[in-house]
Amino acid sequence: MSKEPDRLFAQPLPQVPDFAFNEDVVRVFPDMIKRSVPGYPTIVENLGVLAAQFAQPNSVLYDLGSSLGAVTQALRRHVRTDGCRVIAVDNSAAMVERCREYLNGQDSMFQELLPVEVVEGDILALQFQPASVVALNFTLQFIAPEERLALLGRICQSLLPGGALILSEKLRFNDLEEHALLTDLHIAFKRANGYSELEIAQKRSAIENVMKPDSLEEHRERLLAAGFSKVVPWFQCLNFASLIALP
Ligand SMILES: C[S@@+](CC[C@H](N)C(=O)[O-])C[C@H]1O[C@@H](n2cnc3c(N)ncnc32)[C@H](O)[C@@H]1O
Ligand SMILES: O=C(O)C(=O)C[C@]1(C(=O)O)C=C[C@@H](O)C=C1
Repeated sequence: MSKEPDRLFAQPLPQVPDFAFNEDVVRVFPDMIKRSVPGYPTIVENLGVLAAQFAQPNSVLYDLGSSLGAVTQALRRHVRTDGCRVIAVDNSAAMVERCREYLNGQDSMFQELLPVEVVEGDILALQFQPASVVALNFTLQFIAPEERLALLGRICQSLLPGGALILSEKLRFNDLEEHALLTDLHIAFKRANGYSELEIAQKRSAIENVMKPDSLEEHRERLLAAGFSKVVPWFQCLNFASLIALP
């Protein structure tokens, strides 16, 4: 994995462009996401532990919006169920290329790993195969809000009995005081991880048009409307959370 530090927003930019998962972001992504998302390493590792409980023999495990494959690698560390394979999907060519390099490196060292197919494509256009685990780890927030319900409906339809969707997202809060407090604490988290006020402000304007977080209540209602029978939050750190949704 690249160890390059994230300094993408360290210098004043005349105009801050909309955030995109391009080559520049790919180079610093492991550092960026760890220093920006409270609880990210815990979520990723335990996503593997949870997935091992839901994985069904001879089924597909999806990593949707896989970026550099952190979730895929956690699935490989924890899932031991016979005949499972991972399909990792991302629509950023730069992410997919680097993800394939990392995974090919692993494949050449370890023979017992779950097979992985990395697909460059739009998850909104995916024909889902019967799956036991679907991970959307900080991906749904980048999908246009009007597309989210239909996508979750297709995921629910594809899930096998005993399977699960694991959905991690940044949250917004309907209570304005709660929203302001957790936003301030998230900024303090970024500051403590070495980001300057300028970096924090420029990153915020870069993501505000492309990343639209929902509240926990909106997630729960939409998941139920999409056909899921049960929604169980299993992790929250500040304004970032992860949920299990059962078909
Ligand atoms: C915040 S990153 C996900 C992080 C990753 N899951 C992890 O845990 O390290 C969001 C990813 O979703 C991808 N993405 C956004 N919209 C997508 C779409 N419609 N289809 C496929 N991938 C998409 C982006 O290219 C990006 O790599
Ligand atoms: O909320 C923020 O400030 C973030 O930087 C969040 C977030 C995310 O949740 O995906 C946004 C973009 C980067 O991929 C890493 C982190």
